[in-house]
Amino acid sequence: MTGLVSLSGVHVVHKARSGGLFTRDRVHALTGADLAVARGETVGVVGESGCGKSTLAKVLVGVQRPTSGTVSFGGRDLWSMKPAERRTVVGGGTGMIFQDPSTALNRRLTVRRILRDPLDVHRRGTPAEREDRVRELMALVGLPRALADGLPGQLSGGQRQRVAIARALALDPDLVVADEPTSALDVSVRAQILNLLLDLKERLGLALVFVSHDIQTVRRMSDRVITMYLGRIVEEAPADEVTDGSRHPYTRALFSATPGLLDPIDPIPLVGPVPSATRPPSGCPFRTRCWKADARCAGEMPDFTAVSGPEHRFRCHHPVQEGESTHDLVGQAASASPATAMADVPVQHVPREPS
Ligand SMILES: Nc1ncnc2c1ncn2[C@@H]1O[C@H](COP(=O)(O)OP(=O)(O)OP(=O)(O)O)[C@@H](O)[C@H]1O
Repeated sequence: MTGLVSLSGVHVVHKARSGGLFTRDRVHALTGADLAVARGETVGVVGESGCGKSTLAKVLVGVQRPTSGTVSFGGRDLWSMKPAERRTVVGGGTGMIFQDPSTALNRRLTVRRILRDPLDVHRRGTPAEREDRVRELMALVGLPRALADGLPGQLSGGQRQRVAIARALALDPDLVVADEPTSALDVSVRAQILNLLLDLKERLGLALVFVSHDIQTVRRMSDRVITMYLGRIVEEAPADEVTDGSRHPYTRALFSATPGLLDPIDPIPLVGPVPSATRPPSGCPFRTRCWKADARCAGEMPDFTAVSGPEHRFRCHHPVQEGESTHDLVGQAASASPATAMADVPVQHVPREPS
């Protein structure tokens, strides 16, 4: 597999929405992200709401400019390119599928116009070739030709998402990012859309980045799973290791809390809410909810430790030990709450960004 897109030390900081016009509060949506996505692989991204999954997705497809750090496409720095070149690289090389096709598609345009639009903008082929491509795209995603003149409002939710997938594929991208592609759909059509994505990925040799709250689906769909917490990537693991072999306590806690495991277990209890992304804790961001945390965790963000080559790595001072079962961790977490573990540690926050 060859490298396609890579992030190095990427930060995305926003002005906080909640603080009013003149606020100096900043949201750390993505902090120090390093990630490489290879041609043909599926990378799943999991984490609780607000942990930066969508921000990571948007950075990967070049629609979100990082506050700092480097995004490379085929080894070239995307944000040092001239805007016209960047538009060509991003428009032609990547596609994005959003959560809700009802809002992602222009309701006034027919399916044909929606699919022709990227071909027209990027001047792909002659008008006749563009019409052929529209037909080809509809066939690729399993949409009957008769729907070409339909409006999004006349289609079912599953058909609308097929249109959105076809649009993402219009320019024959190498990378497709799907951000919660099934969460707005009826349960009955979710599996069809997931299977379609996997099938297209195989047939077209796409790299697929798949973001979802449904972490068992992410595990089944992906070659590699990225766990995010409060804007940081805290673990990357091969999908077949992530359930029982993940080493970050947070990854284990996430997977223990989802139904669908072969061997059902009690969830690892996590105390308290996710801290605010405007004032993330110092050191390891997970430490305020982690039953293993101590003063070191408050003082120092752990570097990545490799488990089995570059495919599995985590950032934790007190990782889950190899062979330790999630059952063991449930007991540990229940008997050592973070309040006990962190009793001597003053809560510090990372400094605010200058405005
Ligand atoms: N444009 C913006 N302005 C201010 N804050 C933002 C902006 N975009 C995202 N955020 C904040 O950045 C953080 C990360 O958001 P992001 O949407 O990436 O998280 P997420 O993991 O995708 O969440 P969800 O699962 O709920 O979609 C959140 O605290 C969010 O409120």
